[in-house]
Amino acid sequence: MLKVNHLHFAYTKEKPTLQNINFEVKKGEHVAVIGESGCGKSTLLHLIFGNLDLDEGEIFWNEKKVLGPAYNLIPGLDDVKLLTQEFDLMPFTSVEENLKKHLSRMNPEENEVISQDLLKTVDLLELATTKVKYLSGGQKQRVALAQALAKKPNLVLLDEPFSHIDQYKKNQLRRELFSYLKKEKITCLFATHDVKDMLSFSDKTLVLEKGKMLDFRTPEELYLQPKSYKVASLFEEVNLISGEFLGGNSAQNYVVYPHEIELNLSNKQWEAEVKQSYFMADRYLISLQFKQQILFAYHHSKLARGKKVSLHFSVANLEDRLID
Ligand SMILES: Nc1ncnc2c1ncn2[C@@H]1O[C@H](COP(=O)(O)OP(=O)(O)OP(=O)(O)O)[C@@H](O)[C@H]1O
Repeated sequence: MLKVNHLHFAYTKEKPTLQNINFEVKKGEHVAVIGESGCGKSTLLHLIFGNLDLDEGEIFWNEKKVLGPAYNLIPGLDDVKLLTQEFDLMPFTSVEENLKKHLSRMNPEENEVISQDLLKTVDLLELATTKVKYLSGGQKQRVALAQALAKKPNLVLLDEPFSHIDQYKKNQLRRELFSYLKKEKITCLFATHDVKDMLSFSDKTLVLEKGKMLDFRTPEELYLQPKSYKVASLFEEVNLISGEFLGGNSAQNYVVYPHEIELNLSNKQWEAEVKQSYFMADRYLISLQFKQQILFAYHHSKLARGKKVSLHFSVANLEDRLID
């Protein structure tokens, strides 16, 4: 189990980088760390690895206290691997050799099995004998991912592991990688900007904002019962609507997702005016002027700018969407 207790850290005295971070991750769980650029995701992973010294608080990995460079000459724990955004690869040797460098020399037959399994996971079997210098950025990132897993760590810390990987490859790679980690019961924390990484592949998600913890729950809980507008807006364009229009408390505001606003072209209960239609492949995202605010709703077809529509709000559990 990973335990992070009351963690505080600052690079400079003027500005705290991370403040009062508390969370626990059980063996084999996958946790996404999400938040805007500069919110402290990479710093948190480096602190957990032991690359930096905490100002306050403690980190425990399986009851062992993680010590920073002030107390530990060689940072890092034996069974923990950190994959940073810079890949440490040998350009003049092959993909396979880069990987085998990280495996023990004692057991060549077992190494062969592990190496093939990992190359399959990151879809590099075809490039196994290619020198790394001939690979694209995304291919190099996949070699680095395989390397990080070579020694079967118990905890992997992945800093934006798909940042160089194109959308086509990313979907398959995510499925393969996270199912490999589950199969091997490897605990994983991964920093990401991409909500799709967190939706389907995290057991829990840690949301950071300007170095503070906004939330730490399952993606379903974050989506269905968001505690703040900020957390709800991680997922998509979201609306904050007064209870006056929803049958709720008129002094309160509620989160309403675009698919929960039906556009009716005849009934005129809550009238709004179409501002713009955005093509979204299987539907259109429609921006609307409603009273003094802009709302977002989905519709199956494009609507002309200036068209008057009426809104029907259909939120299943309004109380779950109440925002303080
Ligand atoms: N070595 C450093 N010295 C001083 N400040 C730093 C250092 N590294 C990062 N910072 C600052 O700390 C804050 C957090 O940076 P960090 O890289 O952890 O954020 P992040 O959420 O990972 O960002 P990104 O998503 O862009 O990678 C930022 O304001 C950054 O400028």
